[in-house]
Amino acid sequence: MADLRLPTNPIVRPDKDRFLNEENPFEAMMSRFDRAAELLDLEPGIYKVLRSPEKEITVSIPVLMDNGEVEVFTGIRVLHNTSRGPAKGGIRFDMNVSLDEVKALAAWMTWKCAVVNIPFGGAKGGVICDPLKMSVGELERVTRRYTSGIISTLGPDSDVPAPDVNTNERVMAWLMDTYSMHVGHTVNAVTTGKPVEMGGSLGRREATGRGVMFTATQALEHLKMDVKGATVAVQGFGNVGSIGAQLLAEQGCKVVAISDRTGGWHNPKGIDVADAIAYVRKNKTLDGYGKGDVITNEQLLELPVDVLVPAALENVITTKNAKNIKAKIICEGANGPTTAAADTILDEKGIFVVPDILANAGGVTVSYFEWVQNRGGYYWDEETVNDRLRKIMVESFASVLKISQQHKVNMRTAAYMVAISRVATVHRLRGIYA
Ligand SMILES: NC(=O)C1=CN([C@@H]2O[C@H](COP(=O)(O)OP(=O)(O)OC[C@H]3O[C@@H](n4cnc5c(N)ncnc54)[C@H](O)[C@@H]3O)[C@@H](O)[C@H]2O)C=CC1
Ligand SMILES: O=C(O)CCC(=O)C(=O)O
Repeated sequence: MADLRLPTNPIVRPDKDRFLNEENPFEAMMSRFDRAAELLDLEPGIYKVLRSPEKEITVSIPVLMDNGEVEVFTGIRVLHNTSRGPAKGGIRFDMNVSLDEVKALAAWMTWKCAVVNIPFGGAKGGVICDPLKMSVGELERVTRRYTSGIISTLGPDSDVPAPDVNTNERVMAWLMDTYSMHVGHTVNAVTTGKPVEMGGSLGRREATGRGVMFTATQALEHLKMDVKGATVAVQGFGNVGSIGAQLLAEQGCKVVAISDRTGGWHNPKGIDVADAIAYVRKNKTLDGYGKGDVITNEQLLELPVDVLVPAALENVITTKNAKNIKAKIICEGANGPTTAAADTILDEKGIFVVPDILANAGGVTVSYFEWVQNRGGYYWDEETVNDRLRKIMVESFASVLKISQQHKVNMRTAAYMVAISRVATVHRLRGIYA
């Protein structure tokens, strides 16, 4: 393929600088974008447009805490690209939230929505806070004030949030209520991942884990490995990790290790995932679970398993540990669990990676179904949701695999190529680049 025509006034840093900060998620996203853009011979104009987020909002969130003192939190919302439709992407509450992280996560949403070909652009939001140390009342006040702070971007036609790390259906209900109060009437399509009672879709809670299950089983079948009895290790036991583990176990896989922020458990005979979920429901974390040997999160990543599912946070597979990874397949439930520099090491080891923008796209796909149901005012049964999700995930896996084989690139580069070419096509058609 021809070389990328570099922009005359490049924002891009040359490749030699690319990994100066391996753990900067925005750089990780950009280096994958650059590689795919080069292979696609992307025009300089569109290349420049797609490198820059459309909008970055930072707000101060003053909140009266239960102890009578005022705390001021920082909230961020970034819209990366809206050429294909309203911006879509979750909101996380976490102490590690930063502008660079949210920018990367927003761009990943653009690519993710394009990989599964749903009519959304990409966004992400976050509030720098520790929700585990906050009361329900404090969380509600943070959510409502954050929503008010970013109200100008929100709307069913402009920017539609969803849950992410440490946020859930209840947070989405507060967000939807705050937005509705601002506009003077109920607008349930302003967010997805809501409680089912107020317009949430059946199957949304399970959708990301279900997508992980579909793509992991597609990968096993592609590599001619048996799904039944395939060994699985899952890092992160929240929405994505616990449900992904449960659904893989239901397919006959043997989940041999699980973990959360408190550490992990390893049992070569297999972990009863439903039992572990019940334990976490009661005790909040896996701390003290006890059914297996204690392992660290780092040890879990290096277990000799068929499928490794990182489903917690970014940057857990890096140049420091990639050479020790023994899994045959990595199915990325989390966003950005592998650094860009580690990709090369995994490739050299012949590990088949189902990249985040494909593997965890089940969540946003059912968010799209939820938005469609809210706007149509007609609700689908769970079987319909799950069937439509399966069709999209299986077809998306196949189209990424096809590009990977045609261009002799790994699945991650192929997924970026599929996504970038879809977004670029819309830019060309709309004439933004003209
Ligand atoms: N919830 C969703 O629908 C989607 C989530 N994702 C991504 O999946 C990942 C997990 O998200 P959720 O399951 O929604 O979050 P969650 O808040 O429900 O669960 C996060 C889990 O990760 C664990 N964790 C936190 N820090 C950890 C650490 N340092 N080491 C090991 N485990 C740690 C927590 O204890 C918890 O078990 C994130 O990267 C998120 O962006 C991606 C697509 C959709
Ligand atoms: O469901 C959504 O709209 C987005 C979920 C999300 O934040 C993600 O896929 O990373």
